[in-house]
Amino acid sequence: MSSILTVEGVNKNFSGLKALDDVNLVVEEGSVHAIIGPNGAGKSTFLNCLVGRLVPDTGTVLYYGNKPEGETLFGLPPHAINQKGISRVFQTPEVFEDLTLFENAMIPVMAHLDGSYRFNSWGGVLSRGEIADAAEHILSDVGLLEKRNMHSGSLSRGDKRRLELAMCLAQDPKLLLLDEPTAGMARADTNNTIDLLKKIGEERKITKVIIEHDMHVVFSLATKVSVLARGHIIAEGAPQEMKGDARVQEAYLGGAHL
Ligand SMILES: Nc1ncnc2c1ncn2[C@@H]1O[C@H](COP(=O)(O)OP(=O)(O)OP(=O)(O)O)[C@@H](O)[C@H]1O
Repeated sequence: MSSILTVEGVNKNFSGLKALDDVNLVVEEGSVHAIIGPNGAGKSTFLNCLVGRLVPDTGTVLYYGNKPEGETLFGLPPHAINQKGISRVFQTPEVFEDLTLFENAMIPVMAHLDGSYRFNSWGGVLSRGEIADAAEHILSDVGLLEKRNMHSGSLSRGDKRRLELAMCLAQDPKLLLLDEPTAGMARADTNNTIDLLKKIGEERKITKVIIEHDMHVVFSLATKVSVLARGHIIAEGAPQEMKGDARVQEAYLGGAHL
């Protein structure tokens, strides 16, 4: 398998605190790569470095989604990274609460047409009808079509996350970064989200990086697991290997069994 993302020697300090300490990671194309670790391990800092929200002190990230020789992501603003085919689903869903689900879904469809987030890009490759069809299609994919005319502010947290996922999928990403996709969900919603992510994985070839605390989600979805502790990757491998790894149990749960 080839790499879609190669991270080398990434460091990030906050006033002397080493949030990321020489992080090296290879994300293989087509994989579901989980990054786990205890609170404060540096998972969000790492994700923020990948999407341009934070600038690392040192290190490189090469993205191979568009060019066989790879291209660096560091120094690019978040929207430029997004336009390269990298989408992120946030821990707290980021949707336009005053707009309907349908309007929310149309925004990324239009943005995908001309690479911008302007509302007035009707004159792109698709007609208005085709944009509406694409928005409905993506809502249907995540099981939200029936709620298309509701305001997204009135949705449950689980449905907001589905909507945000739909908005990411509408951009046809090559790499999807999921920041705790089931945080705060009841078990039934968590299982629905697992099923949805599996379904999406079967239908579309999207590489996924998942940051997740819930081991049920990790072991249901991941093909590879990297364990971050105190800003450093301390172990990585297949989920079953990581489950029994003493270093992981010690770092992640203070010795408890995963
Ligand atoms: N903007 C910041 N300024 C100062 N310190 C920060 C900042 N962001 C994160 N940190 C610190 O960096 C370390 C790593 O934090 P980070 O949020 O990346 O961990 P995490 O693994 O995502 O934790 P959690 O699982 O609790 O979300 C922590 O000690 C945190 O307090």
